Amino acid sequence: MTQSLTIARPDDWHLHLRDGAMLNAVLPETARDFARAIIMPNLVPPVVTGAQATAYRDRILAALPEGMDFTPLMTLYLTEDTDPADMEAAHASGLINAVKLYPAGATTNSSSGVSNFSNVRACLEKMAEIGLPMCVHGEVTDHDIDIFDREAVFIDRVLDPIRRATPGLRVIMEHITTSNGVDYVKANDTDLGATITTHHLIINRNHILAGGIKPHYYCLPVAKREEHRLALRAAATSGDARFFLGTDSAPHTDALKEHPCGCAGCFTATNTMPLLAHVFEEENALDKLEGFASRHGPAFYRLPVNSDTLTLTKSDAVTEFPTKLEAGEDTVTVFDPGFPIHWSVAR
Ligand SMILES: NC(=O)N[C@@H](CC(=O)O)C(=O)O
Ligand SMILES: [Zn+2]
Ligand SMILES: [Zn+2]
Repeated sequence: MTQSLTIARPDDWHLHLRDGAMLNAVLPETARDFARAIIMPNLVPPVVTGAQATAYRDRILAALPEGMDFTPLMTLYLTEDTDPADMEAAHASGLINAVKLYPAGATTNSSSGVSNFSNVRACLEKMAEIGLPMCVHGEVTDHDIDIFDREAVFIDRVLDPIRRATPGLRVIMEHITTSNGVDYVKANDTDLGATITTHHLIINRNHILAGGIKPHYYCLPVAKREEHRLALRAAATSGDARFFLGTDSAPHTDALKEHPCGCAGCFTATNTMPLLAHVFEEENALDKLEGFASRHGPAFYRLPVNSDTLTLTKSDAVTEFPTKLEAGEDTVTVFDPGFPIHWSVAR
C-alpha cells in the first residue's frame, strides 16, 4: 500500500547552519526539502551587524550545491550594543527578516546576548515601529530556577513585561516546549506566534534520562514532561496559524555531544518532513501538516507561500535514514526518533 501527500514546499523558521565545514555538510540536508529558512545568528563571533549578515549570507549561498533552490532568511543577533539604525537599514534593504534575542547565557553561543533589557529598549521600540519580528529564546538563566521551569518563568518575568511595554512588537516564541508556552500564545491574538521543533513533538524528558543518558536527545530548551509534549502536539496539529515549524536543527560534532559537558542541540534537518508526516498521521491530522510546515510561517513573516510543492509517500517498507553525516573530519548524528518511519520525501 502506498499513500501520498503533496503540500506546498515547506520552510524552516528556525535553523542553525553554522559555518565552514559544518555549513557545507548540513546545508544540502535542509535545501533538499525546504525552500527557505530563518538562519540563526549564533556563530562565534555572532552575526550582530548588517555587514556581518551580508557576509554570512554570501558564505551560505557559496556553499549551496549547484541546482539546489534555497533562500536563507537572515537574522541579527541582538546585543546591548546593537545600533538601532544599523538594524533598521538591514531591514529596509531586505537583508534581514528578524532579530534574535538570546538572554545572555541561556544556550549555545549566547554569551553576547542580553542581560539588562533596559539597554535594548531603543532597539525593541524600533522593531515595533518598523514591524521587524523578534525571535526569542525564551528561558531565564537564573541559577536558582529549575531548568525545567525556565521557559514558564521567562514568560511571566521577561516576555510578558516586554510585550506590554512595547505595543506593536511582533514576537516569535522560538522552540516552545511547554503547555505554558502554548497557553500564552493562545491567550494573545495579535503579534505573537511560536515555532515548534520536530524533536519536541517526539521526545519527552524520559527519552533523555531514563535507561541511560542520551546525549543526542539533549537540547535547549530541554524536553519536558509528557503532558507538555502532548500540548505541543495538540497545538501543532490544531490548524491554529500562530503555531508553525521551526526545526531548531542544531548540529554539533559527535565529539562535543558525547562529552562530559555535552552540547545542546538535535540535528533533524535530514529527516524532519518524514518524521512530521508520521506525527501528524498519528494525530489524525495529515490535512494540517501543510499549514504547520508551509503556510502559517509565511503568513506570520508576511511572505508568499512557496509555489512549488513537496510530496511525501508512505510505504510498507521502513524508510532508511543515514545515522550520521560527515562534516569535515567530524561526524554529526542524525536525530533518531526511536521507532520505524514509513514516510519519505519523493525525489
Ligand atoms: N537548541 C539547542 O539546543 N541549541 C542551539 C541553540 C538554541 O537554539 O537554543 C544551538 O545553537 O546549538
Ligand atoms: Zn534557542
Ligand atoms: Zn536554535
